[in-house]
Formats: sequence, C-alpha cells, structure tokens
Amino acid sequence: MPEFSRNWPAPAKLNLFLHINGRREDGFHELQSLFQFVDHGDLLHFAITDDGHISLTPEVEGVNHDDNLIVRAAKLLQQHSGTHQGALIELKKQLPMGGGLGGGSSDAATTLVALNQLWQLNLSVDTLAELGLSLGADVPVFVRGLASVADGVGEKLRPVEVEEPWYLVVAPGIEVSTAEIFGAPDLIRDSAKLAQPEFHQTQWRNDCVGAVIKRYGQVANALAWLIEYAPSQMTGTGSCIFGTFTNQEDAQYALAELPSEWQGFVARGRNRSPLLDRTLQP
Ligand SMILES: C[C@@](CO)(OP(=O)(O)O)[C@H](O)COP(=O)(O)OP(=O)(O)OC[C@H]1O[C@@H](n2ccc(N)nc2=O)[C@H](O)[C@@H]1O
Ligand SMILES: Nc1ncnc2c1ncn2[C@@H]1O[C@H](COP(=O)(O)OP(=O)(O)O)[C@@H](O)[C@H]1O
Repeated sequence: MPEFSRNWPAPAKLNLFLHINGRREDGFHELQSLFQFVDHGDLLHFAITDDGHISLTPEVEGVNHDDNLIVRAAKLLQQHSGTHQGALIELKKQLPMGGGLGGGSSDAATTLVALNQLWQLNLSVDTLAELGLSLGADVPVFVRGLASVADGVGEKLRPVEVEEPWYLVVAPGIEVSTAEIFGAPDLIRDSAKLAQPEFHQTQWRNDCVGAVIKRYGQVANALAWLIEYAPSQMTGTGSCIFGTFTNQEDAQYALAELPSEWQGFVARGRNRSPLLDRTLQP
C-alpha cells in the first residue's frame, strides 16, 4: 500500500459581504467581497506515485472524474511543471455542493498546494494562485489562505483582519445556479465601490440575496428561521446562509433547533485558513 499524506483541509469560505458594482462588456460582474474561512470543510489525503496517473476516490456524485476540480487541478500542475509523478487522492466530502461555500474551489486549491509540496515542485504561491484562477474565480483566495477583500471579478485580493465569530451555517438542501442569479434582470448591480469596505460593517450585505429568495423559497424560509437567532446573511450566490454568534454555545443551541429538512454546522471564522496552518506541518 502506498503511504498517504493525510488530512489536508479544504475549508469552506463565507462571503461576509458581496457587493456588485457593475457589469463589464464581457457580461461578467465587477464585485467587492469579503472572504473569510471557517474551521470546517472537506478533507483530502494524497499518496504519490511514479506512474503519472491521477485517481480520485470516491467519485463525487454528479461530477465526472475528469471534470472534478481536484483532478483538473492535479493535471494542471502536472502540465505546468512537467512532472512525471502521479497521485492517488482520497476525498472526504463534507461540504454541500453549489451552496456558495466554495467547496469545489477549496478542494482544487488544496490539491495545488499539497501536490506542490509532495511532488517537491517549489512553485511560488503567486504561481499556484494564477494556475488556480484558470479553474475558478474563488480558487486564488483558498490558495493564499488569508481572509481578504476581493475586487474586480474576484481576482484582486487584499488581506484583511476582521473578527472571528462563531457561525451557524445552514444548507437549505438545494443548489442555486450562479449563472442564473448573475443573469437576473432584478439583480442589484450598481452598489458603490467602497475604499475600505471592511471598516463599514453596518453596510455589509449580499446584493444577490433579493434575487435568490425571490426564486428559491427554501432559501427565503431558512433565512426567516435563522434571523430569529442571530444576524444572518447568505454566502456567495447561495444557497447556504449563516448566522453570526458571539459564542459557540448560542450557535449550538440554534443548531439543535434546526428543522430536520435542513442541514447545518457550527464553525469558527478564521482569518488564516486551516490549509495554511497545515502546510507548515510535516
Ligand atoms: C460570486 C461568487 C462569490 O464567491 O459566488 P459563489 O460561486 O461563491 O456562489 C463567485 O466569485 C463566483 O465565481 P465562480 O464560482 O467562478 O463563478 P462561475 O460559477 O464560474 O460563474 C457562472 C456564471 O456567473 C456569471 N458571473 C460569475 C462571476 C462574476 N463575477 N460575474 C458573473 O457575471 C457568469 O455568467 C458566469 O459564467
Ligand atoms: N471537488 C468538487 N467538489 C464540489 N463540486 C465540484 C467539485 N469538482 C467540480 N465540482 C462542480 O462545481 C460546482 C460548484 O461547487 P461548489 O464549489 O461546491 O459550490 P459553490 O461554487 O456554489 O460554492 C458543483 O456543482 C460541481 O458540479
């Protein structure tokens, strides 16, 4: 049996705010968003081989092996570096998909960071972030591992230090299409750009929430439930929402009351991602 390097975390992210500032000529939206990590996510294990083959177990339901962002990230790294090494990858999927928690992007970033180390490629973080951007707008922030305000279409990142509260994240059990929400005629897309939005907590909001709750009743219902316990917001283009708590006990109490039709978890906000901490361990 090959030896596995175990427990590489792929944490979830939350968009503490998501302001949409305009639409570009190419149809993509200019946005400002604050990304923070939480200490809950998927877990990956890697064993290095010398046959150049990339395999992932178990398969992710509904995603073809070669379309999986983990496999795509590993192959991209092989192409870029010219290495002949391969990898057996095991995935413990814990994050709901298509929920705005960035699980697929985080899995891809963890694969880039872990294989760079295990294949001894010595590529810089800048290079890994650039490779990651070709896989998805949210991959670079996971590669860099620092809570950041993103600008542009999400590619310009400025690390920030914000509070690290406890969150109750609720997954209403549906996937929201990012493309559908960005294409919605009623989407708010004219928010003012703020010079340092992290200092204006009272203005933190998610410009997508109105368009989402109008189309997805489950998100509206979950938000109406959670807001009774704590200030609550949606992450990304949904469907997940999160309540912000000053302590773990109150978040756990609300989780215990969660209606059985929804899934949820309690996690702590992290300005430094668990992946960044893991890279410093043997
Ligand atoms: C807005 C965020 C915030 O985290 O939402 P979530 O995906 O996390 O929910 C992300 O940056 C999302 O980035 P990413 O996940 O790469 O977007 P995709 O699924 O590739 O985008 C699907 C479609 O949405 C539109 N789109 C996406 C991003 C953007 N800044 N402007 C857009 O107009 C485009 O039509 C694009 O083809
Ligand atoms: N390893 C992966 N984990 C999750 N989703 C993946 C993965 N690889 C590819 N995908 C695809 O990416 C889509 C978005 O997944 P995810 O990152 O979890 O959601 P979001 O972008 O809403 O946060 C999924 O619906 C799936 O089709």
